[in-house]
Parts: sequence; structure tokens; C-alpha cells
Amino acid sequence: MTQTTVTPSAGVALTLRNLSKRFGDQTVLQALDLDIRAGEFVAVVGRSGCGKSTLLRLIAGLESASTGDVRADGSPLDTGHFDTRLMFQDARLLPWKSVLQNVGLGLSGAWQDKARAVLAEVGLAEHAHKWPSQLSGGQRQRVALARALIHEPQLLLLDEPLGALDALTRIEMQQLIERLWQQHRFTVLLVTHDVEEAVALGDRVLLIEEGRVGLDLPVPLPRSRVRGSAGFAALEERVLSRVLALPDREAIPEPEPVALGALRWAL
Ligand SMILES: Nc1ncnc2c1ncn2[C@@H]1O[C@H](COP(=O)(O)OP(=O)(O)OP(=O)(O)O)[C@@H](O)[C@H]1O
Repeated sequence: MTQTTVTPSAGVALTLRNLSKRFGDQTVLQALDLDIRAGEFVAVVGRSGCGKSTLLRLIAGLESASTGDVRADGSPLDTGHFDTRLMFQDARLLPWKSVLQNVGLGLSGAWQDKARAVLAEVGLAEHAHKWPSQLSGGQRQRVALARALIHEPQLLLLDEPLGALDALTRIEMQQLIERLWQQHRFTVLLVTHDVEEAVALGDRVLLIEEGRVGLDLPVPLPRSRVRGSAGFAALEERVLSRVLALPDREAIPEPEPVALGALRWAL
């Protein structure tokens, strides 16, 4: 059997300038400026409805900006010769096609070996000929990842891709996404409601509030990150405090810490 490998793809750098998006008289994003380095992993959090998905859709070119623009490696999005892939909470697989065919959707020529290679990368080599209905939710998301990887994207946009998974599967998938990112070095924007996930995976955590970047927090912890370590917990709490508009912990006189652990899903 021939061994097909998937070439690592360098990430694209993004520059957002004065980016605004209005729907009717509702301003969702307002004069946003943001620089994302090639190959950076950026996690985006914020309250429901703050505009996280809108930001991703603008970067994907699925929405047009009301003002400002997004540039990729210095060029306007529509002239950029790079591949962007989006992944959502549901895998969006075609139920009447096999796993392998779903991975090769839209491709022509001899794509099968490459599809098998990316399925092996996501740990599904043995499932190529199954139907999507025969897979678990986590496995379906792995297929969605494989379907993105086969295009060797320079930019991966993840819109709450693990939101419907149970806690253990979620952690396994986080580890898989981190490993694939380390191997391929594409740029990643991950929208998540889970602050722990954002701190576990992001080089930076961005908080969107009132249409702007309210917090842009570097995560200087070595990978793979140990959840529950003091440094991890401190960063997690900092983001949560800000999202929940709690006073700065250093300014709180009483000794009892605010019990934020149970609230990490509450955004
Ligand atoms: N096509 C659209 N037409 C009109 N309003 C829209 C459209 N898309 C989004 N909005 C509005 O823009 C706001 C931001 O939506 P968006 O989906 O970006 O938020 P979000 O932060 O991703 O939310 P959630 O975390 O709940 O998914 C919401 O008030 C939403 O109703």
C-alpha cells in the first residue's frame, strides 16, 4: 500500500483594521483592530451574542464588513491564495456518503489515499467505510477535522466545534486539535464558551465585549497545559472575572475566592 503523507501547511497572518459589522441598526462589532501572527492559536470567548461567530464569518469571507477590512498576509481576503476551513458544532456530514467520501467531498482525481492519510491522522483509519450514523459525536467531529485537513488549510476557523461533546471526549479532541496544529502550523481561531478550553489551547485569549476586544490575554504556559495548575487557574479566573464583570480579585478584600469553577460554562 502506498503511504501518502499530508504536507504541513504554514499559517496565514491576519490583520483586522477598523472592522465593524452592523445588522440593521444593531452594531455587533465596532472598529475592531487585531493582529494575528501566522501559525498563532487564538481562542475567542465572550458572552452569548457578543459577535464571536460574526467575527469568524467576516474572517471567512462569509459576511461583508460594514467598515474596515481583513487582510491575510497583507492582501485583501478575496485576493488571498490560501485555504480557509471552517468547523462548526455539528459535523455537517452527508449521511448517504461513507466517512471516506465525506472527507473527499468536492475533490477530484486520486484523493482516496490522501483521505485515508488524514483519517489516520485523526485516529479513524479503521472507520473509512462506515456511514456517519455509525459514528459517535466525537468521531463525527474527527471526520470534520479530516475533511478540513485534506485541503491543507492555512487558516482553520473553529466555531464551538466541541460544544456538543461530553467532557472526556472534549478533552481528547482538544488534545487532537493541539497536536494537529503543532504538526501543521496553520493559524487557528477557536470560538468557545468554555474558558478552560480557551486557556488550554490558546496562545492568546481574546474576549469580545461591546463589539470590541475587551481583553487580549497571552497564555505563556508551556504545552501540554496542566489544568488546575496555579498558573492555569489564575489565567482562567482572570478571563472569567472579566466576562462576568466581577471586580478584580486583587481588589477584593475578603479572603474567600470567588467560586468560578462551576461558572465556566455560564457564558
Ligand atoms: N445574519 C444576521 N442578521 C441579523 N442579525 C444577526 C445576523 N447574524 C448575527 N446577528 C446578530 O448579531 C449578534 C451577534 O451574533 P453572533 O452569532 O456573532 O454571536 P455569538 O457571540 O457567536 O453568540 P453565541 O455565543 O450565542 O453563538 C446577535 O445579536 C445576533 O442576533
